Amino acid sequence: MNYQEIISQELKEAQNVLDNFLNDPANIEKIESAATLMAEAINNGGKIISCGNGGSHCDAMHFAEELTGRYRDNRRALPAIAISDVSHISCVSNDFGYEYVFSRYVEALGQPGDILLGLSTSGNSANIIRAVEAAKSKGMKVIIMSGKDGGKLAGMSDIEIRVPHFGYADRIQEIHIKVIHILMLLIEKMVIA
Ligand SMILES: O=C(CO)[C@@H](O)[C@H](O)[C@H](O)[C@H](O)COP(=O)(O)O
Ligand SMILES: [Zn+2]
Repeated sequence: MNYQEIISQELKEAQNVLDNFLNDPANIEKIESAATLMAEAINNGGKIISCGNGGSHCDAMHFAEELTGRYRDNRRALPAIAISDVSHISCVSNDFGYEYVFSRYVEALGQPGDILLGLSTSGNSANIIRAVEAAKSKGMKVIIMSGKDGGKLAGMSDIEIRVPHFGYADRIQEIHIKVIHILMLLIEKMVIA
């Protein structure tokens, strides 16, 4: 296969994954519910803590910066933080284990009424599972973005937005970032200015 065929095939696969996701009306409802939950938390004085590994770590940061910074237009700063402090991550992974890097942070900063947004394409990352458990014990609501069959995270959250693609993680992440941008658009409409 030549390079141009590879490019076309990659774009077609991405299009198919998006079509499959779009064609399940439950996904549209879940995105609306997730935006509503997040906006309510912010309107009640809460914040959103996001986390993920690898590319999903970047997505967690992308989500948080568009709330604290800006998305399309100027508006007030909104409270969100991605768990990305390298000194915290190096300490906790060194002293307790990598599976505690997110849960320890949730234990430190999570408050009742806050929301945890966890991203895992496999649904099986132990540190996200621990973070969900910590968030629940803190009285937080949990929103998960996952893929495949949802993995071990299936059924653990208040809302799970799942991309049922069983190939590589990148195709799942591509839908996650689209969902993140739609959440941003909706949250901006729902929060008190
Ligand atoms: O970005 C990619 C692949 O597209 C990778 O860095 C990927 O995020 C990493 O392998 C992660 O560790 C996978 O974790 P998860 O999505 O299964 O929770
Ligand atoms: Zn963006």
